[in-house]
Amino acid sequence: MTLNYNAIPFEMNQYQPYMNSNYGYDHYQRQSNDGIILTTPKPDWNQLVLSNFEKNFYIESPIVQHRSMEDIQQFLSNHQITIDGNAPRPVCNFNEINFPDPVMETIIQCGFQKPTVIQSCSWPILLSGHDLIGIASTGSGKTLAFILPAIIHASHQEFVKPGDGPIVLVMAPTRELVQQIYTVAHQFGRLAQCRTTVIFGGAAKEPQRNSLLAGVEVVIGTPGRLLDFIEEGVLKLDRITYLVLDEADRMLDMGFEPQIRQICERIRSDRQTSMFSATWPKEVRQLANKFLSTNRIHITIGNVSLAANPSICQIIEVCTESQKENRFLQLLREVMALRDAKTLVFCQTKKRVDEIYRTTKQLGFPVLCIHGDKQQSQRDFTMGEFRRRRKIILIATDVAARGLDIQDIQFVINIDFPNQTEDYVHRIGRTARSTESVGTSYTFFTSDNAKQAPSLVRVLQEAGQKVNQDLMDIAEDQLYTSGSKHGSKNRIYNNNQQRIPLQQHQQPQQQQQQQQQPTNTLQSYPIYQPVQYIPSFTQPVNYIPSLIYN
Ligand SMILES: Nc1ncnc2c1ncn2[C@@H]1O[C@H](COP(=O)(O)OP(=O)(O)OP(=O)(O)O)[C@@H](O)[C@H]1O
Repeated sequence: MTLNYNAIPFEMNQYQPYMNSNYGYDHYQRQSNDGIILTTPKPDWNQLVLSNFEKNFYIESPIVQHRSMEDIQQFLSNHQITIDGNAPRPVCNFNEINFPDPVMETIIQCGFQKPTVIQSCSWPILLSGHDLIGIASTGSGKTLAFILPAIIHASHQEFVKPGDGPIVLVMAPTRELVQQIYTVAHQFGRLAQCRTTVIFGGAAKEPQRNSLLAGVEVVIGTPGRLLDFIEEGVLKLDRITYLVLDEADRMLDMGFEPQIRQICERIRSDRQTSMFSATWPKEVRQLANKFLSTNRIHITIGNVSLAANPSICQIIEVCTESQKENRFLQLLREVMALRDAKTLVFCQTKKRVDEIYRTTKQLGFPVLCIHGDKQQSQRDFTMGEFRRRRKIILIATDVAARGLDIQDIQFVINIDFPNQTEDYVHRIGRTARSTESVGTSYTFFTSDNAKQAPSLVRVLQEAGQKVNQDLMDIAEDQLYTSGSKHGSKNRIYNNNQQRIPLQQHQQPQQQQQQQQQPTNTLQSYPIYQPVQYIPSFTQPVNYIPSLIYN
């Protein structure tokens, strides 16, 4: 294939709103080449004769073919699956998808019993070559949802020779996340003769460059470093036919859209593209139009609006800024004394992370900290220490909010509420990672966060959590105020023009669920008495031990 490139100037300015997004003063590893404009020209696709490639490998199993429509409808409704587009039927078991033996063997080794819901729906869609947007809650197995079809896709293409570009490209927002995706891709790909490499900033370029030059089928990377290698001519995009944007909304909101756009423009347009996330804010929905084909399929598992993993007990404490530190330290003592539980603590700024780290360290807590100013080697070391439980408290900015899969995090504490409720959903999603596990999140909420109160209340309600009255009051005030300022569209009124409290908007089923649940407010807790309660933690309980609610 000969590429005839025509340069088209890239306009940065129209993307400024995303560059200025308010993501917590720690824009992850915003790379030095932030805003780089590739000199490698964009191909003129009309002038190119592209080689054919195969993207439909799906043969529907007879079991799936013979499944009744009633059963399928039941499956969709049981799991609150919304499918927009003409999708093949979901699969319910691994034997219905016909993965190659090495992949199946690895699945068995992992001890997985059946596909998660997002996997059930995504695999037939991706294996039959469709573009896909997959939205499912944190910890729902989205990585394997796109990686296994990626491996199948790559292994059906012509072998990658030294100097060739890869067949699969996965982009994700953080260095830690790409390393994690790489581990999964490598684990499943290596037995299927599918070579994988990971490309991210902050690490030495040479080994990454060498791995690209040697030829690999699958590349996983952060947009900035990928762009560097494209500019150097080391990463060639002409063979890429399977593209994944993981945590796509975050990448776009972090200001990576220019980088993603430049990369996407240089990949053949008949490629297969998918985007995955647990959240899909409306600000970025339209941007999907740029990257995916018009006949893409869109799947949402769970509520179509912002939805948290329902296996997490979410506790919100409304307090003042000055109360936070003491309340946090008290809480940390309780958590540590009770269960020696692995705990992830989020702060909004790097400075705050450093302060909280110093304080907690001085007090003798087993703490680590991570944020975007730390050297990558330090960040990797910290994550390793935390994963291996050398120290069980990690204080972090949002650098640790997305995608990280650490099985035994039991608690997430938000000292500061994030600027966007989507981030809250991702942060708390670091707990309750596997199908059967549960977790608890504690969040301090101040009047400065009032804007987020209505969306937070909805997240709590949709996850079947009871909302404490202080938060509800702030949310109602907020809706009332924004309604007065911006016309009536945000107001919640009944037919007689009386304000309706937020909770009356719930579905009856949710209201019923919530009546059975106690109020989630730390302020309503009894004085903590660890000795008396220790035995109850060994009991399998729903969410967190009932003592907390007594
Ligand atoms: N079919 C399965 N059965 C049981 N566990 C699974 C299955 N598939 C994946 N898992 C496990 O579930 C955990 C969460 O998966 P993963 O990290 O892909 O979640 P995610 O949906 O990407 O979450 P996030 O939105 O937070 O990134 C992982 O530890 C993974 O090994």
